[in-house]
Amino acid sequence: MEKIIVRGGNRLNGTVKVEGAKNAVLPIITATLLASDGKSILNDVPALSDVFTIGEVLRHLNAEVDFETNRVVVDASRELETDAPFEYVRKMRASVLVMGSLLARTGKARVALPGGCAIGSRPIDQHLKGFEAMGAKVTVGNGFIYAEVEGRLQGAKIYLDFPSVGATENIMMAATLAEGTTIIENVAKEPEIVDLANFLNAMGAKVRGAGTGTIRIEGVNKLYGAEHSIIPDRVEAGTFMVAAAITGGDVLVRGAVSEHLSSLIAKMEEMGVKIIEEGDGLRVIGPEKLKPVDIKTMPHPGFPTDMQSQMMALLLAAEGTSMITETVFENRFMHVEEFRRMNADIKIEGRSVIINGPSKLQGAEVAATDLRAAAALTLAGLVADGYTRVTELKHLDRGYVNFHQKLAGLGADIERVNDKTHQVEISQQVSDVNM
Ligand SMILES: CC(=O)N[C@H]1[C@@H](OP(=O)(O)OP(=O)(O)OC[C@H]2O[C@@H](n3ccc(=O)[nH]c3=O)[C@H](O)[C@@H]2O)O[C@H](CO)[C@@H](O)[C@@H]1O
Ligand SMILES: C=C(OP(=O)(O)O)C(=O)O
Repeated sequence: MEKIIVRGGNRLNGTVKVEGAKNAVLPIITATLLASDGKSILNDVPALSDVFTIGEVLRHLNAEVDFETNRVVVDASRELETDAPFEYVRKMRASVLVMGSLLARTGKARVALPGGCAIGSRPIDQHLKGFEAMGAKVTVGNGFIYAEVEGRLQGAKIYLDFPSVGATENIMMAATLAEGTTIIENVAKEPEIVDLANFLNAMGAKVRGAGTGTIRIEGVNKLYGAEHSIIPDRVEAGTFMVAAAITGGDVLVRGAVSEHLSSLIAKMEEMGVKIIEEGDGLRVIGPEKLKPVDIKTMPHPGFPTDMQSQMMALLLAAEGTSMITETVFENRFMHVEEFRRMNADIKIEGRSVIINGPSKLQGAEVAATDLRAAAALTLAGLVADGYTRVTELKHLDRGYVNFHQKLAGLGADIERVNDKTHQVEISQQVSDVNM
C-alpha cells in the first residue's frame, strides 16, 4: 500500500507553482466533443488521474486524444459513439459531463448513473431537467440514463433549483448547438464556469453572462476545434496557502489568483495570516498564533467546499473555538474521525463541526476519505508530533500533481513510499547487516 509519511515540525519556506485547474480541464475536455471540425489544443493541463480517465472516456467515444506534457490535443471530428459505460463513470463522476456535448452533437447520449460517493449522494436531476426543457426525452433504467432528441435541441428558459456547477456546465454545452436561445437562471458562478465559456466561445459558440447569475446562449450550427490555456487551480493554490500558514512559514504560491480566492483570503486574514500579492502569485506568511473563525461553505463566491477539510486542519491549530458549517454537500465530514485519530478536539453537530483549538496533534496512521481529505490530513501532519502516515492515496492523485515533492521542496520532512518497496528496503538493510 502506498503512503505519505510526514514528520511534523518544519516551517515551510520558498516558492511553489500551481497546476492547471482539475475542475476547469474536466468540463473543457468534454466540450472538445462539440467540434465536428478541427483539433482542440488544451495547454496547462495537469497530469492527474482524473484527466487520464476523461481522456479514456473520449477515446471510447471515438475521439482521438493525444497527451503531451501539460497539453492535450483532441480530434473529435469522426462520427462519435454515444455510450459512456459504468467502468468510467464509476472512476470519476465528472464523466456525466459528456452528456450535454453528445446530446447536442449526435442527438443521443447513454451514460451510466454515477451513484453516490464519499461526500454525499450527488444527484444529477438538475442536469436532466435542463436537457428535458430543451426537448430531449430522458429515461433512467438498468443503471443508465438515456437521453435522445429528434432533430436538434431547442433553446429554452431553465431555472436551476441550486447553482450546481455540473448542471450549469452540462446545460451550457448542450445549448451551444441548440436551435434558438437558451437562458439559464440561478447558475453557478465559479471561475471554472467562466473558463469553460471562454473555451466554448473560442470554438465559435455564443455564450454570454458566465460568472453572473444568468447565462444566455445563442445556439450556432457548428463548432470548431480551438486552442485554450486552462486557468490555475484555485484549490491546489489554497491548499499550499494553508500549508504555509499552518507551519508559520513564508511561501510564494505562484499562479494563485486573488479574485478566485477572495473568501479564503478573507478568512485566513481574519485568522491573522499575512497575504501579499507578489508577481504572478500570493505570498503567504503564517503568524505565531492563529485566531479562530467560523466558516460556512457556499457556492462561489462563498467559501468553497473543496477547501473545507484543509481549513479544518488550519483551525485545529488556532487558539480558541471555531465552527465549520457545510451547506453544499450532505456528508463531507468523513475526515473528522481521521483528525480525531490525530488527537484533534473536534465534534460533529448536524451539518456543523465544532473545533476546540489548539489541538496538540499527534502523528498517526490515517486514511484519506476523499481527495481534499488526503491533502488536509497531510497538512495536519506537517504540525503533528512525530510521524503521520496517510493512506488511500488514489484519492490524492485525482486532484494533486507531485503533492509530496512540492511540499518537500518547501522544506517539509515528507516522503511517499510503497509498503512493499519499503519492506524490501528494510529486509535488504537487515540482510546487509547480517552479512
Ligand atoms: C469536477 C468538478 O467540477 N467538481 C466540483 C463540482 O462538483 P459538482 O458539479 O458535482 O457539484 P454541484 O455544484 O453540481 O453540486 C452541489 C450540490 O448540488 C447537488 N445537486 C447537484 C446537481 C443536481 O442535479 N442536483 C443536486 O441536488 C449536489 O448533490 C450537491 O449537494 O462542484 C462542487 C461544488 O463546488 C465541487 O465540490 C466539485 O469539486
Ligand atoms: C469533490 C471534488 O471533485 P469531484 O467533483 O471531481 O469529485 C473536489 O475536487 O474536491
